[in-house]
Amino acid sequence: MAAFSSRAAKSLNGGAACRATDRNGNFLEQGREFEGVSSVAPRSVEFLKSTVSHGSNFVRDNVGSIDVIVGPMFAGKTTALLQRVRKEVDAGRKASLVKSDKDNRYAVSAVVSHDGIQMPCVAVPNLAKFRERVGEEAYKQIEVIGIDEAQFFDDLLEFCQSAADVDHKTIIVAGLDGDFLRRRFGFVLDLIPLADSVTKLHARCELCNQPAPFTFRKTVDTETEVIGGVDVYMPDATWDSLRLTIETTYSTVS
Ligand SMILES: Nc1ncnc2c1ncn2[C@@H]1O[C@H](COP(=O)(O)OP(=O)(O)O)[C@@H](O)[C@H]1O
Ligand SMILES: Cc1cn([C@H]2C[C@H](O)[C@@H](COP(=O)(O)O)O2)c(=O)[nH]c1=O
Repeated sequence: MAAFSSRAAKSLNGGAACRATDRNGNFLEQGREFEGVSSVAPRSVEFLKSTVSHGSNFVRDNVGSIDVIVGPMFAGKTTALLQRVRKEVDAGRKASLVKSDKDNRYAVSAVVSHDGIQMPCVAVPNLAKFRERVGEEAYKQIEVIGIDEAQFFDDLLEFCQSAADVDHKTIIVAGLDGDFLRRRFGFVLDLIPLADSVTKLHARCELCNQPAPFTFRKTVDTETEVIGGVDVYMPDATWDSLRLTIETTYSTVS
């Protein structure tokens, strides 16, 4: 069914509700399908023309956005997040960083990459607390919010949706898509249908030097959340080494 997201609709119509049109600009009946690629509505074309190419992203005026950066540990998610936030600040936008207070390996009030690059942040148990902590007035002024360790936030979805769609902020999210058993981790994957862009980064496998999309846990801990760095984890290129660990760890399971 032809449909526009509320954000796209706002961008087309200056905030008013928007209906899809056919190739002649006539409003479509609800439930009528687009016939194919060639039947792109003129107003959709206008919308596409009104977007501004910005690297690999499209940046729209006066609407919020959600960009998601995922990958295993050591893939450069935090580095990419910090670079993106720095770019926004350099462009004159007011930005703020937030991370989960569960992970304070390198610093309590800074987002720090494995290479030591860092920027100050607010560390909170959930994202509602971020808003509370910075205060409503300051929150209103913030245009860009960078979220690190997103897998640890239970209210990730509600916060991002509201901040982007209602408050029109630019949200950049970095987090693990999967845990050490390649299971979905927290609510990061649930953001994908809401996201303007999704980037999966790879680390470098320490065993075979190939691009590594997964994270290998070197200890026998079985709970999902175990805070750690190179002492506990390493990037993993193949499911084979993970399978080996599982067989060793869960050897009681036949
Ligand atoms: N096996 C590895 N593969 C890739 N990068 C690694 C590895 N081990 C350490 N690093 C370092 O980690 C950096 C990425 O750190 P960071 O941005 O904090 O990653 P992430 O947030 O994805 O865990 C790389 O630039 C690299 O210097
Ligand atoms: C795979 C995996 C990771 N964690 C923890 C370990 C670290 O504290 C963070 C990830 O940090 P990074 O910035 O991505 O390097 O998450 C976990 O708790 N459970 C896991 O399965």
